[in-house]
Amino acid sequence: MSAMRVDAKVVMLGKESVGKTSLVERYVHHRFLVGPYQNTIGAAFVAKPIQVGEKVITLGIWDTAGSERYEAMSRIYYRGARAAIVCYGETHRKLPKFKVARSYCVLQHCKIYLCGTKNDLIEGDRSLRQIDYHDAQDFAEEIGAQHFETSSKTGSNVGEFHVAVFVPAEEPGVDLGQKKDSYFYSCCHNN
Ligand SMILES: Nc1nc2c(ncn2[C@@H]2O[C@H](COP(=O)(O)OP(=O)(O)OP(=O)(O)O)[C@@H](O)[C@H]2O)c(=O)[nH]1
Repeated sequence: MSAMRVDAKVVMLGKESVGKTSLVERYVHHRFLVGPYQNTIGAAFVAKPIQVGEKVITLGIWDTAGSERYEAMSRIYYRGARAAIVCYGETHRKLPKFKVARSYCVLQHCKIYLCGTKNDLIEGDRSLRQIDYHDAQDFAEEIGAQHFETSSKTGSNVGEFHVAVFVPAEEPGVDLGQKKDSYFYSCCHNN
């Protein structure tokens, strides 16, 4: 069996139950799974082939476990990543630790994205918001990250199938779709 070629590695990071697996499910399978929460053990990998112009490009997404007991392992998964998506729950208490997020940032060729999750809960009841948008925005600027607020339940800001494309720098002029403000779109682009 030949090994799968991955053109760009993306790694999902963040504390347990902030919604990393749900984001991947939404992005890759266009669904939101309901049912009891099951924590990721170690890490899960999913490949997503995407059409870019005439080419098919494969994104390799590593969904790492948020539990602190797996922290040492997670470092293995983000090595060589092109984009690190650091997630925090908008209804949870804490932003990711600066020190940890910053260490992702300095990885060679690795862009960092700060991704707020579960935005639908706040849309339903604003009092549930625990992380102020502007605080998160300031934090993102501090660590040199782009910031998005998303909902895997509604799909808001996650990026739909046709817009989540990866375009290498040497391939300008490819149709980038219409919605450029979603974070999966953004993290897979060079500009
Ligand atoms: N309402 C709502 N609930 C969400 C959303 N995303 C995730 N959840 C819920 O939050 C819980 C945790 O989601 P996961 O995606 O498993 O979280 P995780 O970050 O992968 O967790 P670990 O595997 O422990 O690292 C689950 O019960 C999800 O259904 C969202 O966008 N909206």
